[in-house]
Amino acid sequence: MFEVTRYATAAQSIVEAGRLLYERGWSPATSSNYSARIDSNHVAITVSGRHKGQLGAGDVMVVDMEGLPVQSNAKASAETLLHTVVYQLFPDVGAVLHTHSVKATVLSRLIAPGAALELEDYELQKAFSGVATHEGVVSVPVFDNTQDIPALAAQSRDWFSAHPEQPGYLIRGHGLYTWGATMADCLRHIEAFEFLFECELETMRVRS
Ligand SMILES: CSC[C@@H](O)[C@@H](O)C(=O)COP(=O)(O)O
Ligand SMILES: [Zn+2]
Repeated sequence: MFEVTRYATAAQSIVEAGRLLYERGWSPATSSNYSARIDSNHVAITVSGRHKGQLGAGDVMVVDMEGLPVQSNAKASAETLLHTVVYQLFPDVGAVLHTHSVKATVLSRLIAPGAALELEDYELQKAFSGVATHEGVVSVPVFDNTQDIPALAAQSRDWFSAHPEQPGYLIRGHGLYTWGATMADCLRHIEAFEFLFECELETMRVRS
């Protein structure tokens, strides 16, 4: 079983993240889901369908690493498996955030099928944990959207097993997934991605 105080801390970090991400316009209309690790077997995650700008403690529940509810009759996020795959792959990850910003959604539709978004020569790449210079490439795969979440979870597991250093992915016409050692790291990653997505879109606009 999990420690209640650890659950409360994780749930509070999710509630606060929701307020921030909704205010920035990155989690509109009940979209998005957020999670935080409690321990090696348990994750706190948003209940499905809740308004992410108005989360309270009752809107966060516990699942195990298979995505199954623990001590709850609520329905966990429809995309729970996309979170648990990340925690299973990376024991150091403490938080996973999924958002639905306009820029992530539009940019994901402009990347050719099968291609990844390659972010390079941006100083802000250093906002990603483990990146020390603008001189590398941050590769963001764009997976096709699907309602088959187990299939998407398997696809993300395969890609990130081969590319463990990359910080997130896009789902076409849908949104962004990213993670970090702490909720603060994860929020910084969302903010960095949003800045970089805007740069990419603006570059395309100026060039067209
Ligand atoms: C409001 S449509 C968005 C959903 O289909 C889904 O993509 C999403 O992000 C939220 O699903 P949820 O089940 O609330 O975690
Ligand atoms: Zn979504």
